[in-house]
Amino acid sequence: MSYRSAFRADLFAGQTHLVTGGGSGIGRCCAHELAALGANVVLIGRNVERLEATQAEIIEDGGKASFYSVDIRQEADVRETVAKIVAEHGRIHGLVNNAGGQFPAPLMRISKNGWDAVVNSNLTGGFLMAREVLNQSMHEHGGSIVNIIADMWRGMPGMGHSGAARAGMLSFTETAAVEWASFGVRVNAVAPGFIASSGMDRYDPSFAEFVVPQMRGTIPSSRMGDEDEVSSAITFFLSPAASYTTGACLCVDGGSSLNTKLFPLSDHARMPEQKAFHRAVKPQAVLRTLKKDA
Ligand SMILES: CCCCCCCCC/C=C/C(=O)SCCNC(=O)CCNC(=O)[C@H](O)C(C)(C)COP(=O)(O)OP(=O)(O)OC[C@H]1O[C@@H](n2cnc3c(N)ncnc32)[C@H](O)[C@@H]1OP(=O)(O)O
Ligand SMILES: NC(=O)C1=CN([C@@H]2O[C@H](COP(=O)(O)OP(=O)(O)OC[C@H]3O[C@@H](n4cnc5c(N)ncnc54)[C@H](OP(=O)(O)O)[C@@H]3O)[C@@H](O)[C@H]2O)C=CC1
Repeated sequence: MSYRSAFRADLFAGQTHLVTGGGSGIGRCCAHELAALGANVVLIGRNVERLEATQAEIIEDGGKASFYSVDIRQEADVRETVAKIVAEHGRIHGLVNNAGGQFPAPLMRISKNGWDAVVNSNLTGGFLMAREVLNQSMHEHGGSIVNIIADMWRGMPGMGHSGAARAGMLSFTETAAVEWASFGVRVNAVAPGFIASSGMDRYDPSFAEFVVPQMRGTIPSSRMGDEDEVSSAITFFLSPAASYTTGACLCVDGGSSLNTKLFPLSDHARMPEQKAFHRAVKPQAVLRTLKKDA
């Protein structure tokens, strides 16, 4: 098994975990980590080639994986897919609600369709997945649900549709945590900051050129995060290490959500020795052991 997780190897042996958006980026990385920890991983996404490729990588590494091509915004398809998974694999132990995304645009330029596309992807789709997994499996046996949101704590200028949806997802996380606790189901959220995932390739290079230099100055850790750093937070919530934690949100953002915009951190404000410290602080890069997306 080539994924070097910080968690013990048999943590999820005999368990079935669903990862939406498992064909790329953070979801793909998380699928590798869960499979390396013994889980039977079910990947969900729209693009069959990406799902197939991730499944093949996991199987090649000695893990167990299958996939379903489904748009999480389509209620009937979600219901039917979860039914098939339960019929094929039995109990569902974990759901990682990771699928989502958005396009950069100021609020005044977002069409109703554009707003709906993003809100349905990042809020409604996650709700549908969680509701079906709860109703068709977890209400009988318990389980753990992890919702991936974003750094939207003081709005999400330039991506307001996504910020609204992610804030909604946090509220959904809190409500579901309370309503479903009596079923033994825990519901938590992970809020990534700027993660150097393959998802970033979806943005126009001219946008990246404009955003990245500004962004770097606002992250106290002085670097973007890596996919494996989000994956390990998800794994923590899925694991028994979080057995008394529900309705919580863990920020994986290098401190960016705490940074004040009044005195933004910038390179010229740092001492040389601080720069050296920040370069050295990243631990082992687990993902470098994986094949990169084409
Ligand atoms: C590197 C550093 C960066 C740094 C940037 C900082 C990053 C902040 C942190 C977050 C990082 C990430 O999430 S990284 C992950 C990124 N990954 C993704 O975004 C992948 C998933 N994205 C998507 O699938 C799409 O973007 C999404 C819109 C959500 C769903 O697409 P759909 O196929 O459903 O949408 P469509 O049918 O094509 O279009 C529906 C409507 O949306 C509008 N629309 C779609 N794309 C549009 C666009 N680019 N600009 C305007 N409008 C758009 C269309 O015009 C339609 O409206 P009408 O024309 O009116 O009909
Ligand atoms: N990278 C970052 O800095 C940050 C990322 N996030 C969020 O983390 C999550 C993972 O992002 P990341 O890995 O970076 O980016 P990716 O674009 O690689 O991942 C998004 C995944 O979601 C899937 N997806 C999107 N819409 C749907 C849908 N309607 N139905 C089913 N699957 C869908 C995509 O697959 P397919 O196209 O095949 O359907 C894709 O695999 C996303 O929700 C993202 O917005 C949040 C904050 C920061």
